[in-house]
Amino acid sequence: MAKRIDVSGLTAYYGAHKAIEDITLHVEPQAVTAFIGPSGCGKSTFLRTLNRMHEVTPGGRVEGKVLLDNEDLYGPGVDPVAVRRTIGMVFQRPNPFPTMSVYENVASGLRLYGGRRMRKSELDAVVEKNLRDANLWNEVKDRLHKPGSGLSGGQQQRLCIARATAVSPDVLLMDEPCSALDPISTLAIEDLISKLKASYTIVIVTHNMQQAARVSDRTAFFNLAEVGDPGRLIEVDATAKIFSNPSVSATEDYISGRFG
Ligand SMILES: Nc1ncnc2c1ncn2[C@@H]1O[C@H](COP(=O)(O)OP(=O)(O)OP(=O)(O)O)[C@@H](O)[C@H]1O
Repeated sequence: MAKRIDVSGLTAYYGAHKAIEDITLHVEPQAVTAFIGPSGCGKSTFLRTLNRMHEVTPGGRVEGKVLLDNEDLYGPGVDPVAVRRTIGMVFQRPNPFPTMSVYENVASGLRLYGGRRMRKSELDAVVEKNLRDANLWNEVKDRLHKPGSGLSGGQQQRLCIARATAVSPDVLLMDEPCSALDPISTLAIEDLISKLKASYTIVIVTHNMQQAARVSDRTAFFNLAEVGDPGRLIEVDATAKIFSNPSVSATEDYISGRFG
């Protein structure tokens, strides 16, 4: 079930280095929110604070609050592994488990986390549903038991999306999911994102302005004053507004290609 994310006063560090500062942002459910901004402004860092992946990096530390439908993800007693199951992630480079088949890749999270063992017929149905939802079923139905790493890059990325959705997350975080793909595969992923937003809350980091304009409902622009300074949220609004009439001149300069 898609859930709302409310971030308030979030600051994140790598050791002594403050990477992002004082970010307050609401992410709507059943919508796509794009994070844009120049390199190093902290888009990926911020994304990883939303599912507690940031703290996996040595020295990674967070101050502030992240609420998922009012549940404090950094509250005492919250299990970060459970958070990462609820808030799934898709990375820049497709990363199917290389030794696993297409089928096993999709089923892997269910086997790893499943409280009870699923029957084979149940597992088959979940794998098929998620491959269909990822617009991949027709391409792989005859090679389910071949290695996932044998698929094309675009197919591998859709496989990773099927793997992420198989565990029924509330949110999907995508960190430049198309940057390693050709234009046709990119469009396939964008179509998929538009379809998946009916069921999930989606956040996508992208360097591609056209992509942000095509796929997102809301856009958040991040920036940093100088190299090495922490990144900050400059503004967030409906994507149509950000791209036609942003409130802050730095946003306009960035989207019109004057810097970054
Ligand atoms: N593992 C790390 N250890 C130390 N510092 C890091 C690490 N990862 C990122 N940083 C620093 O944190 C800041 C934000 O980086 P981040 O990768 O989040 O920015 P970004 O906006 O996603 O950049 P890009 O668009 O180039 O991917 C930068 O100053 C970066 O050097």
